[in-house]
Amino acid sequence: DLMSDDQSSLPRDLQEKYLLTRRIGIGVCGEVRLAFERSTCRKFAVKIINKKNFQSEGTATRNAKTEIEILQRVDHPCLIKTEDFYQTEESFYIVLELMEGGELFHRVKSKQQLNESVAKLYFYQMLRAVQYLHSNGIIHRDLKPENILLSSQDDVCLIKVTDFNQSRILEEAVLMRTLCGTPSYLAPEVFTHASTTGYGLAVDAWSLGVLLFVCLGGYPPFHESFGHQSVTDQIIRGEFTMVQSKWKSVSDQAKDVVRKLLVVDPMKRMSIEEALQHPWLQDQKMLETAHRLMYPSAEGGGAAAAMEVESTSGRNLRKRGREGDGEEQH
Ligand SMILES: c1ccc2c(c1)[nH]c1[nH]cn[n+]12
Repeated sequence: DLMSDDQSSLPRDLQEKYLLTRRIGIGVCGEVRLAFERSTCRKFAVKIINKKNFQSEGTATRNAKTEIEILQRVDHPCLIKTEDFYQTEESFYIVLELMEGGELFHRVKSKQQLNESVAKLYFYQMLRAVQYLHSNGIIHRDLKPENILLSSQDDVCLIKVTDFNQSRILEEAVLMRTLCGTPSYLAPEVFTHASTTGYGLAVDAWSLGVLLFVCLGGYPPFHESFGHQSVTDQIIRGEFTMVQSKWKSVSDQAKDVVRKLLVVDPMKRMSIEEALQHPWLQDQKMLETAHRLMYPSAEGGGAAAAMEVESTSGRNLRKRGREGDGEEQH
């Protein structure tokens, strides 16, 4: 269980390959420990997901399985890579690359608020990570400071998004099949936004707005300590306050990005693509730094090579049956 330190409950093959040491992170679904690969002494993070922590056996296994299959499929510089995977009766063990800078949550907390250029560098990388997930038909759905990890203690560092267990692979195939059948029994919302992928993707844009607000302001936009309304009511009404003491030093363009993401109507909310085109992010110095961090192997030529990589990796849109890839539509 979580508190015991005995290594005996670990899978033998995990034990043989890695030495697990101190706990470096704790989450709702388990803990993260620092591990050393015995053969190379390379450091890793081992995430231990306790199966019985979940209310019903079903969701536990399904969630963790979804997380693991997603972790193994995605490949982007700003997404956590999975090195290895083991399981026992009671737990899953996911070996992940170690992020020495820990969680964004603790960085913002210790600095009160991030300076704008650092917040912009991190936010740009989060946008690219989420753009990549969306182009692969994945909605994260649980973006929060605890799920954004930093590669080093320096302000200028790579960030990576983690915790996919809330992700839902867009069941487009299911929707397609539904629409092929007789429509007469289908409810109206099946045809409106509520069930199409467009609506779903917008939830991540909202969360990125909350993340940016926290990085720039040093406090959350919606919180039970603000006024008489419940957090849910504040969110449903999209009511937040940028207190002067914290926001006077933040540029109008940065505030504009936050305001356009924290829009209640998902159809009116700024999309990830639009956010990437926002004036606040057309900052050559930040873009060069970000691309140097994301694509260190790109030779000195830098810009051209990085742009080249960006155009391919960022938009590896999934083959969609709709455009007819010769598939029989029956
Ligand atoms: C602190 C908490 C969690 C962490 C971490 C440092 N490094 C890393 N890599 C994957 N998860 N994770």
